[in-house]
Amino acid sequence: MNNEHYPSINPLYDILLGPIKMAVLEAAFELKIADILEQATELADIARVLDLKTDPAGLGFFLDSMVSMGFVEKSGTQYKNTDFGKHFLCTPSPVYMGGFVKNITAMQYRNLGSIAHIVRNGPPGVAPGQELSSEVKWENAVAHLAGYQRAGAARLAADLVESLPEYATATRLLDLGGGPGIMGMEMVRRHSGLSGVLMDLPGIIRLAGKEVKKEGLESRISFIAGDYNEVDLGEGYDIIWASHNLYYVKEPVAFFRRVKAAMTPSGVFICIHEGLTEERTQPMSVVLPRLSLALEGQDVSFEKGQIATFLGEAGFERVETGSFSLGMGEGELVIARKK
Ligand SMILES: C[S@@+](CC[C@H](N)C(=O)[O-])C[C@H]1O[C@@H](n2cnc3c(N)ncnc32)[C@H](O)[C@@H]1O
Repeated sequence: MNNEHYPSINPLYDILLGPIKMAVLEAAFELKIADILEQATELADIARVLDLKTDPAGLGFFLDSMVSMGFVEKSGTQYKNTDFGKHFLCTPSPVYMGGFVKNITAMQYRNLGSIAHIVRNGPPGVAPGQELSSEVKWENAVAHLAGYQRAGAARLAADLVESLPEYATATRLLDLGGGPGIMGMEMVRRHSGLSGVLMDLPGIIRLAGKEVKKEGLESRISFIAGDYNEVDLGEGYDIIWASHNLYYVKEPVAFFRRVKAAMTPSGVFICIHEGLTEERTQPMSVVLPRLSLALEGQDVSFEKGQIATFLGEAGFERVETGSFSLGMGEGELVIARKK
């Protein structure tokens, strides 16, 4: 053995774990294991519900893997859902994540088997309806986005907005490009004097109406349907919220001038996007999930400071930035005031 000191091999072990975790999660969704564990907890009974064609040895190994990932608890031959499993893996749960994971993986994994080929030969092209700017793409994602927002992002977003000094006296809020609108609705629900406007593409607004009904907030939420590059954004907003959605703005400075004009003089614009650093190589939690899209020519990520610069150029006098995550990768928080 030579005396060379090598760097730690630990990153390799982490990398090797990724696909195994994903395969266990996908099998859990496919077998609806969490649903079964709500009716049966003994290994033999779980095997019976699954109508296995073999002995339950493989089922045991699989359940043990779910235990190792924190989805299931084990005691002897008994298995039961953890809190995580019960909420996110059971199909009747309002925050069931099966559809969301499928939707996200379809986007984030689709070119991973052909990275070398794409690097050599160029982008493969984007299938119709898969363009990030397409209405159909977002229509298909609304239900899954609702799950993601309900599962925690809406609470985090509302906590943040609630901490603004303007919140207590605000009467009108715009959830700009809000998708199903659960975030804006949570902000409105917490403040009896606040009414909300949900703005998004027409197809998304059609579907979001159902979410507003589900939340029982029809009387306090109104809608603007259209492309934010063209549609009248309305006026008199004390708070405008925008998260992970300003990628399709065509002329940013002109757009933020329109946003500014839609606000009251003491209004506040607050947004969260990724904010890449170090020559677009960090944070890894943003760069890697977006690789597949970037390889097919859909590299839409903002760099840190980019949105703040546009806001300054659009005439916002006070622009502050910080870090904030809504749960899916690190984010840059930007808060802009007219004066
Ligand atoms: C990634 S989702 C973000 C939704 C929500 N703000 C969130 O953080 O969960 C992007 C949203 O931007 C909307 N969007 C895309 N292009 C748009 C446009 N030109 N005008 C208005 N909304 C648009 C999509 O319909 C979708 O709801």
